[in-house]
Amino acid sequence: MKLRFAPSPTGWLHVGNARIAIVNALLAIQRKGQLILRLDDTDTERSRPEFAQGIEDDLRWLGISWHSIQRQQDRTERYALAAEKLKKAGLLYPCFETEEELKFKREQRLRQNKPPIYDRGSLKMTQEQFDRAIENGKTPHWRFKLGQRPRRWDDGVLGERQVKLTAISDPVLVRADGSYLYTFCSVVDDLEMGITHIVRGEDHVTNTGVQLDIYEALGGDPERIGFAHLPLLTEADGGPLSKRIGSLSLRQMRKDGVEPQALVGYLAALGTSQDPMPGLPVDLAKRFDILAVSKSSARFDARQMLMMNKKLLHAMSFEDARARLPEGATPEFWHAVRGNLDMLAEARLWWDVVAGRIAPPLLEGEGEFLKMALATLPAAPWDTATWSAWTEALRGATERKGKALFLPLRLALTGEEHGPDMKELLPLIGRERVAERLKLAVSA
Ligand SMILES: Nc1ncnc2c1ncn2[C@@H]1O[C@H](COP(=O)(O)OP(=O)(O)OP(=O)(O)O)[C@@H](O)[C@H]1O
Repeated sequence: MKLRFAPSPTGWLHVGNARIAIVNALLAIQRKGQLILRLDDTDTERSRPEFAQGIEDDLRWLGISWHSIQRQQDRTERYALAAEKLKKAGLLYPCFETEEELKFKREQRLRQNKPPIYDRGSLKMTQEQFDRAIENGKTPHWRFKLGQRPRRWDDGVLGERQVKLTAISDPVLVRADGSYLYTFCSVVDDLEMGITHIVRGEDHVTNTGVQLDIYEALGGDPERIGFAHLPLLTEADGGPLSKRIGSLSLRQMRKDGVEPQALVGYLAALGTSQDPMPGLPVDLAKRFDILAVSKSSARFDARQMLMMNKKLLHAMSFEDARARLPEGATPEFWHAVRGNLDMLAEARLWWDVVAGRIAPPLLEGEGEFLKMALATLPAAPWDTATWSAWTEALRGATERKGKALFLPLRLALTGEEHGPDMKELLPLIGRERVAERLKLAVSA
């Protein structure tokens, strides 16, 4: 099995692209196949080297590796040879219509209640007319002559599919400036690279019909290539995702501190009835089943993904977290805070609570209570039993209980209403800091 993931380096990868990359990677691992990373960078105006680098970095972050990397810009000679082959077979024909002429023709056909597809006017040109156009300084663009038969395939996700080629304009494969269009390069690459399975988004279904025709014209056997088109992923509100407008980018998630295992686990299970399980592709390949992926479109629910992230952090060992924790963080600190984190980066806030500064809260009317708290503060050394000993003593002295007893203390000591268990935090903050914060709260 030989697969490819073929993004255009025109922006930062988003979660929709990631789903496709992950499914390709899962299949490659599962079937001991090869995955090729192919940068579809024929759009020279929009493609940028930093986006190409970003794609590699994001994929690595997701735990995806590839057998080789290819860039379409390096392969123009191959496309030129393939175009010659099609010209010789009479399947790639020159056209001279300008944009305005084509627009006019489309409008005319619409007025006549005909589908607004290209009328193959140029196909009727004689050699003499062609020579004259060239003499007059015109440069042709080249269209592929689509066949009459509908193209059918058994899609790995969508089931039986067909594209009626007679309802589509003959596609331009070579522009007047000699550059090649993505549709064409894609087929030449798939054929020459021996791709056996194409797994991509549903936005390519019509392309598939056209590409199968070109594939065959170039000598490929359409029976030897399989397709699976996954429904497009949308934003939570159903809005479309696009690299060009920077939607839900992996880069941002990486910066925000999302764990790749949470994102991969969430995307690998999306649209299936399986319970998501966190992990990288190599961990999840065994349980993945492409036939279980639903045909209906799926929404990216950040809350569900974050729930996975949270679960993952709660179970993460200190050793695994260590490199990304603030300098000086100890296993006791990690065990105290990990259950309260949505993202690992938030550990920094709790590190400030135990080892740095907090913004002192205003605790109106709590002066007397906090003075008493200071007076009953147990002597060092402190451990996880200190909190209950202290609050027991305070309860006796003030007759407060429940929230009235605990909340002012939590606020004065952490600056937050909620957070990790105080019994764990207290010894980490330490007697000196606790006393200092209580004094500050009393005088505020
Ligand atoms: N919303 C989406 N959901 C699932 N797959 C998608 C989505 N958008 C793109 N893909 C797939 O991602 C792969 C890479 O495609 P491509 O680089 O063209 O992405 P794109 O987001 O459509 O880019 P652009 O916004 O630059 O057109 C293709 O297989 C494509 O089908």
